[in-house]
Amino acid sequence: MITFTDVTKMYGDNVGLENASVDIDKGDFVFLVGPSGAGKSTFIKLILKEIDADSGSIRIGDYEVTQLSNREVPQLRRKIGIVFQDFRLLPKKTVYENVAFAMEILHRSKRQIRKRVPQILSLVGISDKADRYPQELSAGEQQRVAIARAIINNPKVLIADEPTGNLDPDTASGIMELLDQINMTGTTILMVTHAKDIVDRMHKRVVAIESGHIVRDEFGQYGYEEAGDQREEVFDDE
Ligand SMILES: Nc1ncnc2c1ncn2[C@@H]1O[C@H](COP(=O)(O)OP(=O)(O)OP(=O)(O)O)[C@@H](O)[C@H]1O
Repeated sequence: MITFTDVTKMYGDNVGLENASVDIDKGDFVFLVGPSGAGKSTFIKLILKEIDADSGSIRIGDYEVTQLSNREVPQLRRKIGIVFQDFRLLPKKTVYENVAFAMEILHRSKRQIRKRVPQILSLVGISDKADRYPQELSAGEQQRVAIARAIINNPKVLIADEPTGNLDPDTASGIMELLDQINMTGTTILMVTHAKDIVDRMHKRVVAIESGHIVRDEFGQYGYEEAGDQREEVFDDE
């Protein structure tokens, strides 16, 4: 579903990603971990073709991303749902409208929208909040709306970029359960995270990047001592 083969992306002299190869199958749930500046965002931006690789091949489903013309990029992005740490909901639209909007921009019929939006709101557990505005919701509820919006058009891949970064541990657990549930319906999930406790608990595949290189790819543990805090390592070196 997502295959990187010898992908290199430089920013001038800075390494973004270097000779990175990884193969994520349909239906996989993968955590992408690594210290700040390791190349995680670069990896995601390459998938979305927000930036171009200098060399190598990137396949997402049937698309060879490196060969796509600008005109074809929207087609690629339609296959990919994205969730961010800061939710990025539209503040002047209700929960229902936020989610419906993702279908409207694909010109889905009013009938399809009226049928599908309530189904998805129910799936993510916020049916009772459909008429609220984002600022009237808790952080966890806002993330559920963002997830509803990301999956409403049945993407093949869901990218979650630190989706629990703004949530307390209990709320984060609820969001992880929801992502797991979505994954079980066949959606491939790639989640960038610094949350050691979550990674260790979920026993999913972990791809670790450091300085632009994939240094580990195995099932199991987060593998860093202090999640999201590299100061420990700096002190250790001194
Ligand atoms: N636009 C840019 N220009 C120059 N260097 C860049 C640019 N974007 C990223 N880099 C560099 O590329 C490397 C990888 O950055 P990237 O943003 O992918 O890291 P990251 O793992 O997502 O970090 P974080 O966890 O802090 O978000 C870093 O050394 C970074 O400084």
